[in-house]
Amino acid sequence: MSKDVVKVDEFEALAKKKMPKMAFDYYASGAEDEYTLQQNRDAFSRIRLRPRILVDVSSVNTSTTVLGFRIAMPIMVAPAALHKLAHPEGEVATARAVSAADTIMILSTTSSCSMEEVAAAAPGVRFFQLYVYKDRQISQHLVRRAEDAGFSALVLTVDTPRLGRREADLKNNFTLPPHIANPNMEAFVKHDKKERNGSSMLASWADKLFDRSLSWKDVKWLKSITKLPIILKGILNGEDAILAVQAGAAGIMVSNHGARQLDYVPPTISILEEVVKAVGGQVPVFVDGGIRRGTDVFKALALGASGVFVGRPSVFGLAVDGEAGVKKMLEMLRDELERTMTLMGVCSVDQISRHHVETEHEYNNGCNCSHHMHSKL
Ligand SMILES: Cc1cc2nc3c(=O)[nH]c(=O)nc-3n(C[C@H](O)[C@H](O)[C@H](O)COP(=O)(O)O)c2cc1C
Ligand SMILES: CCCCC(=O)C(=O)O
Repeated sequence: MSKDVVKVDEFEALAKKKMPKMAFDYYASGAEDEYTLQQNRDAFSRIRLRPRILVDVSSVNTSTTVLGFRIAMPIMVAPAALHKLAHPEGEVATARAVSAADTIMILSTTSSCSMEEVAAAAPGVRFFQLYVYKDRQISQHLVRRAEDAGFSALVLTVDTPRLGRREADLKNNFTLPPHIANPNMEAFVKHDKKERNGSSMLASWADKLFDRSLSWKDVKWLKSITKLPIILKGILNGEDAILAVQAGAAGIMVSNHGARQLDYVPPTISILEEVVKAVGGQVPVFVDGGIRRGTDVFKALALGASGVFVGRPSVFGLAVDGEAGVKKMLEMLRDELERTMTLMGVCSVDQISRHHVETEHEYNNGCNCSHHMHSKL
């Protein structure tokens, strides 16, 4: 149970005790050497906070607006495949918890509950994450269903022409347990064990279905078949961020897919500012990867993010205590953000600024940039 949990990170160890090894490893692991997985966390610990004092913080408000939707906090739930590996109620339980926390959930294409079930689970704003298949009719149909089910935006994942090499899944010979469905994938692949070539079941399904030819022109194609705003998820530098804006993206998610795709890419928080500067306020920039603390959320906002997403904490919370676990995880992050804001001397999310953080470069070398007054003495 999650009653005694005091910080988000604790859910992982508890989930490990509860979950079958194959499922836990699939959730927890990253690509290859897991360098980026470690860095996603470490990079946050290298950023320091610069609190301001004697500000009246008797009233602190964590609410914000994302794509025009008012939500209770700038903390949202990233798309993750197969929530039923964590809990029998799967994405339906997650959706209820996210709804209760008054924030936004992105449902994965590779969910274990159907999007209609999730839409019916609870009120609330939800986005649909899209993997584009070679067979565009399938993708077009998924988009139509998402629209009909009331999803408010599409999140196009652009870092996955094929799955990264997750060696834990190879060792475990990852296979979907027979009682868990993956409705948007398994209907379109043949169950032929011989074709797996030693890869995990999901990697082999991705090989069969995902369209590796996906390119900028396809963002235009997607825009031509839907009126929903499109967020591009998986951008890792300023150049691609500029192209994304030019292609008509309504938002950008700086993401390395929780370090599950290409190892040795930078931790997301270290490149957020580059992307924010390139975009120049034309569209909101979001970030995910390694966010486990209210201070992490604060740092991301100070570096220009309009909001953050959490991946593993949601599925680990779900594994530990179902809907209540996800709710507790989100409450803890919100409470930590509120306390951080209070101790930092800011009363609302829009008051969080670049002045409130310093990067390793800044505190090691002194900083003569305009947003900090200190120099090295
Ligand atoms: C188990 C798992 C499954 C995931 N499935 C998807 C997916 O289906 N689509 C997608 O775009 N991202 C997927 N992601 C990546 C997340 O959306 C997100 O980018 C990442 O988990 C953020 O890092 P964090 O786990 O450190 O918070 C998945 C991540 C995990 C851990
Ligand atoms: C083919 C399923 C992909 C799910 C995913 O994106 C992940 O495991 O990171």
